[in-house]
Amino acid sequence: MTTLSQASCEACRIGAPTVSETEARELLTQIPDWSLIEVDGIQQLQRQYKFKNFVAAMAFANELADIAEAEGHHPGILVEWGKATVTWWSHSIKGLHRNDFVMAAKTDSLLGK
Ligand SMILES: C[C@H](O)[C@H](O)[C@H]1CNC2=NC(N)=NC(=O)C2=N1
Repeated sequence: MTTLSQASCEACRIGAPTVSETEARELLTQIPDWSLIEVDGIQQLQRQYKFKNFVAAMAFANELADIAEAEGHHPGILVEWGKATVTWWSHSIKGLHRNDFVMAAKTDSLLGK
């Protein structure tokens, strides 16, 4: 089985289906540190990472920006002193696509966890 973190994002156009509840639960088992949240009726994946200071959190955010650009899929990132909160969802379909799970796994891989 290809691990999520090694997969690439596939084209996700307006009208593509969001992942089913069953599929979301199955994919979540591969990224157990992420939470499924709902914001304004939109399902999202969220995880908070801890760092030693603001600069380290910013460096992580910049590395994440690079992989987001490479994949053409972009997260919400909130950088604060000693932490970064990352949120993934697919704007084009107002919900979760498999791409979001792939990107969450890649985000974990940045830190080797
Ligand atoms: C034109 C461009 O590829 C799209 O707007 C991309 C950019 N990055 C994106 N990122 C996310 N998270 N969702 C999207 O729907 C999305 N769309």
